[in-house]
Amino acid sequence: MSEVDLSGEKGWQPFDAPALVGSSLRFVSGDPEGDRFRVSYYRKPDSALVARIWFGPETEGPPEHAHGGSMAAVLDEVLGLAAWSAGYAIVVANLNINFRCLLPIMQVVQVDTEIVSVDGRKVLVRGKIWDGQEKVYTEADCLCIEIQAV
Ligand SMILES: CCCCCCCCCCCCCC(=O)SCCNC(=O)CCNC(=O)[C@H](O)C(C)(C)COP(=O)(O)OP(=O)(O)OC[C@H]1O[C@@H](n2cnc3c(N)ncnc32)[C@H](O)[C@@H]1OP(=O)(O)O
Repeated sequence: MSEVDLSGEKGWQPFDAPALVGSSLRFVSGDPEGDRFRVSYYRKPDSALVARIWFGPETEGPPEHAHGGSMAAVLDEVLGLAAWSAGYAIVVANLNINFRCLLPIMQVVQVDTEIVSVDGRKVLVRGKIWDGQEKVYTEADCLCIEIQAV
């Protein structure tokens, strides 16, 4: 497979997810040379977690486009990780996704995240998969619940 450029923008700091949550987090981001997903995580200057993600050939659903479940898996990991990176030890309780446009595979896209609210143990994270310019493929609200960290 040709080289995939997952580099971030100026001012983004690389973010080491396994250093925070451990090496169990492999389903989406665990195979950096693989044909499914390739992922790099960063923090923006405002500390929001952001990901650059390549959807490889093994994420295909509709011909030449990403399977909805592949986008759901990405959002589950990235939005859950956004809560962890903000200091909340959580699991995802509810993930509400709107698929807006078919996402072509074999290209790098961006996942932006935002902590919208914190209410007791409930942390609401919002995110989107988009091209980083204007085209939004998928949007999601992710309700995370704080647990005892294991
Ligand atoms: C284990 C972690 C290891 C670390 C791994 C690092 C990974 C990092 C990356 C992460 C990426 C990977 C991420 C993953 O893939 S995590 C894996 C996918 N997620 C799961 O498998 C979670 C399974 N569910 C549970 O374990 C329990 O149901 C939890 C813990 C979530 C809540 O059960 P618990 O008995 O503890 O709490 P509670 O029931 O009293 O609820 C508490 C409050 O929350 C509200 N509520 C609950 N559910 C919902 C709902 N669906 N919609 C709306 N509201 C909901 C509820 O009304 C209440 O509100 P209030 O009445 O107080 O107002």
